[in-house]
Amino acid sequence: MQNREIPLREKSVVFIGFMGVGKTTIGSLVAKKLYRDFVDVDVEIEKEYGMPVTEIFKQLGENEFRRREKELITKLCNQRLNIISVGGGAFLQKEIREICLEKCIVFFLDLSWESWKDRIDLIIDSRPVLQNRTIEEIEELFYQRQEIYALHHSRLATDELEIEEAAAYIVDSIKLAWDLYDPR
Ligand SMILES: Nc1ncnc2c1ncn2[C@@H]1O[C@H](COP(=O)(O)OP(=O)(O)O)[C@@H](O)[C@H]1O
Ligand SMILES: O=C(O)C1=C[C@@H](OP(=O)(O)O)[C@@H](O)[C@H](O)C1
Ligand SMILES: [Mg+2]
Repeated sequence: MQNREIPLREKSVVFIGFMGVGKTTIGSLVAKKLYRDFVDVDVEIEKEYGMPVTEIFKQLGENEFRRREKELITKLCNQRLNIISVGGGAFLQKEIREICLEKCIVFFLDLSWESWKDRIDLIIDSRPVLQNRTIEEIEELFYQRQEIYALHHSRLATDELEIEEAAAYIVDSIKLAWDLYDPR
């Protein structure tokens, strides 16, 4: 039977983690450093519908967003060489978790709740899931979600890291994995 497994060096890299941890920012920098295409799933969905995620949630509903998110991630995971940032809720869907873990290198960006709280003003207006929730409710969601992010191949604690430092660390770690497990 033909071996259909994607060679490690060609696998796409997927960034996961809670809203605001830096998946989009750090992911796009990693893509630049590796000379690969960067795909942010939220941005793709926004382009398709011609409106921001907050409006998609309002006008079409979260279910429609989740349906399209799953379709798009499935398509991207079946390609090679992409650097992909998925939304923080994507891993709630079992099919998405499974295909990402099977076909890609999944990187969890791990920020503590203490550090996350300092970033809330930067993201609150553009994240519909955070709106109309108290800080206690957001904290509960943050910890609930950590369970699903525990499914990953590699993790980086980013509390003490600038964006550039985090991206450099991830690139080094990916290159090390290539050399160790897929030597040329
Ligand atoms: N390591 C970091 N240090 C400081 N600020 C960061 C860091 N990573 C991301 N940010 C900032 O946090 C905000 C959310 O980042 P973003 O990449 O949109 O997160 P996500 O895609 O995970 O929701 C942005 O304003 C970004 O500049
Ligand atoms: O966690 C979530 O449920 C969501 C996270 C967002 O992406 P970021 O994680 O990039 O903020 C975006 O997909 C949407 O607002 C829903
Ligand atoms: Mg993002």
